[in-house]
Amino acid sequence: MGTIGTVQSVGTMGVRPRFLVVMGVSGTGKTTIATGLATRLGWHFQEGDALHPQSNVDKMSSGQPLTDEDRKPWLELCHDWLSKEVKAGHGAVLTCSALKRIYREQLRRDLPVEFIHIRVASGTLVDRMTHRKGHFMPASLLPSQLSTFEEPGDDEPVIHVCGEDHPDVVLEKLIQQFRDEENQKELHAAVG
Ligand SMILES: Nc1ncnc2c1ncn2[C@@H]1O[C@H](COP(=O)(O)OP(=O)(O)O)[C@@H](O)[C@H]1O
Ligand SMILES: O=C(O)[C@H](O)[C@@H](O)[C@H](O)[C@H](O)COP(=O)(O)O
Repeated sequence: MGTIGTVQSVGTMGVRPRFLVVMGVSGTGKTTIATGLATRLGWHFQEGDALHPQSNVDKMSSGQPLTDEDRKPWLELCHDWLSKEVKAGHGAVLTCSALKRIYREQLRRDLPVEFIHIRVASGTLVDRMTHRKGHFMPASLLPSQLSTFEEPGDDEPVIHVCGEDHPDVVLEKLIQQFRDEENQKELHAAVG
């Protein structure tokens, strides 16, 4: 499991270590899916919200959206965490809204990072954010989250999942996809 020298061995549940950012606007289920993946695969987990400077948390708590400038140092801390995990060679999962392409470019700069994008209808998001307890993010910021969001392009390393499904279903599908990719790679290697 993990790394043997610089060679990455097949790890927990037949899945090689990957370095994932679970992304999407507030309320899509990033924390739910990322913790589920980290638990099932034995990978490291970091909650991106915990890396925000207090000034960002205060701003969002008071109902004001963040600007590019506000997000820059936060994204750099997220990148630092990913960089450390890539060096360690252990599978790792970070939650981060990663709303714009430039943010995603900053996150994966020089790193083999992939994104898991959770898609959820806006009506569901309102419901989830209104009912979620003990979180600083107000539902009133949802419109700005949705208008800031840039859908990842086909040229970005992204897997889209349906966040309307039960989390167990999303996790099963993702882990199966990872396994299928491993099998495909092994088949190609065997065929030459
Ligand atoms: N697939 C899902 N189906 C139903 N409820 C969900 C699902 N994923 C998350 N939730 C619920 O929605 C709320 C937001 O989820 P959370 O994981 O905190 O999202 P995010 O980290 O993207 O803000 C939480 O109350 C969570 O329990
Ligand atoms: O870039 C941003 O505007 C924030 O990161 C935002 O997208 C994020 O959603 C909040 O930090 C709330 O946290 P949750 O996404 O966990 O609700």
